Amino acid sequence: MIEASGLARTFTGRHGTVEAVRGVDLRIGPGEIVGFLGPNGAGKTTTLRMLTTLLAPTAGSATVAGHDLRGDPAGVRRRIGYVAQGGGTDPAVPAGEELDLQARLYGVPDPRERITKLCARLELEGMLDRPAGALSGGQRRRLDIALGLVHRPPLVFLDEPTTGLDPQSRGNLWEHIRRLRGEDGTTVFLTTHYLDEADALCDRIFIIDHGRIVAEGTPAELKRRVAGDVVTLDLAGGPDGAARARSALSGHPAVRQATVTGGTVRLTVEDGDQALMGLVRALDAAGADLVSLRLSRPTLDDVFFTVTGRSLRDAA
Ligand SMILES: Nc1ncnc2c1ncn2[C@@H]1O[C@H](COP(=O)(O)OP(=O)(O)OP(=O)(O)O)[C@@H](O)[C@H]1O
Repeated sequence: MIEASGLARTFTGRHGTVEAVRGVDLRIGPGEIVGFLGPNGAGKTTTLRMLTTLLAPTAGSATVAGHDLRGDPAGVRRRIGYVAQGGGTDPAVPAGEELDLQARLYGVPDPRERITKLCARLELEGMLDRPAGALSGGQRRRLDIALGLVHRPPLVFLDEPTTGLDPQSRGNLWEHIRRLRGEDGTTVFLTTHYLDEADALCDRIFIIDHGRIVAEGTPAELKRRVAGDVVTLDLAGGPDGAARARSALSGHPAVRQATVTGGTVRLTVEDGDQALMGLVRALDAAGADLVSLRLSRPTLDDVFFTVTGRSLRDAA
């Protein structure tokens, strides 16, 4: 559904040159929900705008929904839906009118039937007479998505679909996105800087940082392949105690990475369950004063930390 090779975009302005996207390769199959995850300024929106023909790449090539991005941008546009950050609805215009206009713009053959079905699917029945500005945040996002889907595109791009929504509306929107894929087989490409969103919703994730893809896989694969398990140790004696513990453990065969923050050591280890006793013995032998110890399965934040050396929350 998407095949991109070396896609890149450089911006040149008065303040110099910004390499926003530095060569992105993507292969995305039909019916996948794919998340493009990264901190602010990583290049997510720029990639999305290239894939949706809104911005010309400075290098690379791509086929999107069966059409060549550079050779046939109109063909790409007919076959995709695009829901921009914050949407594009006029707050004064009734939701039904927006949908009707969009359907006519795309020459949808059965506009009324299509709109009725979409509204049922996205729980927008009874909202069509209301101006978009009078809808709740969640309803408005669902209207934006309905607008992006009116012409039955097999591929839809959602730019940060849940930014600004409360936790309940976010969860509700995830349900709707899953259902769209389930019922219509729509391929969904979304950007997010929420790790939990990517984890809960996406079949596959690309992590982008400084314009490059730094990791790719299913959430489970990424957590397994990149991060191992996480062991967190709190030590008496503050940073000095933690530094001593780290040097006692850094040569241990199971330890892949060890970082100190204050009096805490964060270890990435292979097979945490198995390694734990050995780690405690090594700490004992070094005379480290252990206060507490936690073993956890990695989160996507741990993955991001492992591949970039910093936390996604700090980076954002
Ligand atoms: N039109 C532009 N002119 C100059 N620089 C730009 C332009 N658009 C984006 N950039 C720069 O390119 C980089 C990538 O921006 P982009 O908007 O793609 O990031 P992002 O990952 O979508 O971030 P966010 O999560 O904040 O939306 C940033 O450094 C940004 O400042």
